[in-house]
Amino acid sequence: MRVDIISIFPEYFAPLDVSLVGKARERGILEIRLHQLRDWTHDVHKTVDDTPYGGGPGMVMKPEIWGEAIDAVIAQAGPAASPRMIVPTPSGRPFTQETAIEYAEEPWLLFTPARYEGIDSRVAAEYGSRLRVDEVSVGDYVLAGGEAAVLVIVEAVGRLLPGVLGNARSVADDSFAPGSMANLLEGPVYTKPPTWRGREVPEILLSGHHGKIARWRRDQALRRTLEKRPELVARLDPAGLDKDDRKI
Ligand SMILES: COc1cc(COC(=O)c2cn[nH]c2)cc(-c2cccnc2)c1
Repeated sequence: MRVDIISIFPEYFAPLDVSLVGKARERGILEIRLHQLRDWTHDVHKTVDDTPYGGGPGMVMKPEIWGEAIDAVIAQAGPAASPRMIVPTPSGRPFTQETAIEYAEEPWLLFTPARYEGIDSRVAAEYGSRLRVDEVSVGDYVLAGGEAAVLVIVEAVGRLLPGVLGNARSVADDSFAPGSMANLLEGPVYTKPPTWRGREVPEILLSGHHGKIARWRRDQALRRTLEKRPELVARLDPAGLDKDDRKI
């Protein structure tokens, strides 16, 4: 997978050199190219923003700069003809595990994180006619820029790429992966020592009864989901079947 990120703060993406994503890059599973948006400005101050038409607070990012930057990146087309363009924004559709799975299938992603009050809306319109342009939200709050959202999305997608997670960990076990634990929150997890500061590990987990352990884990996941995210339980199929129609 190829990932291009255009930003006025490319240094924000240093964390993508470490851990899982960093190793995936070293192994050639993921290729990430960073671009400084200001490289496409033509004034001495390298201006990327201006006051909003219609008045109002803050500044808006200028369309010309983004247009030249995106054109330049798209022109570097490799095996994939064109990228899927992703714009993190509070007004986007929610980014979920389903979105991450969808993006993990893409050969080329182009991220355009905005600063200020956002990017002139003509940019999404201009590229929406040529590329798939997704405006996605990573949460119902306002960030100072989309860079942190890009880090979240790249990590959520990167860990799904084949070969990134070790064999010990399959994404099929994820909270939100399709299957019997689909749409449930993670239950409690434990490891050695069996007693820590007088606190024991639930006996069932030491029993070796895998069927009982699986039922206990699902019960704990249901309890935690009911307590913290009841709306997710409402989405479970009342017939008790998960979405692949396998008996839970
Ligand atoms: C592209 O337009 C943007 C992008 C961002 C940065 O992304 C997020 O905040 C975000 C992404 N998922 N969840 C939050 C911020 C604004 C913005 C809006 C109003 C006032 N101030 C800033 C507009």
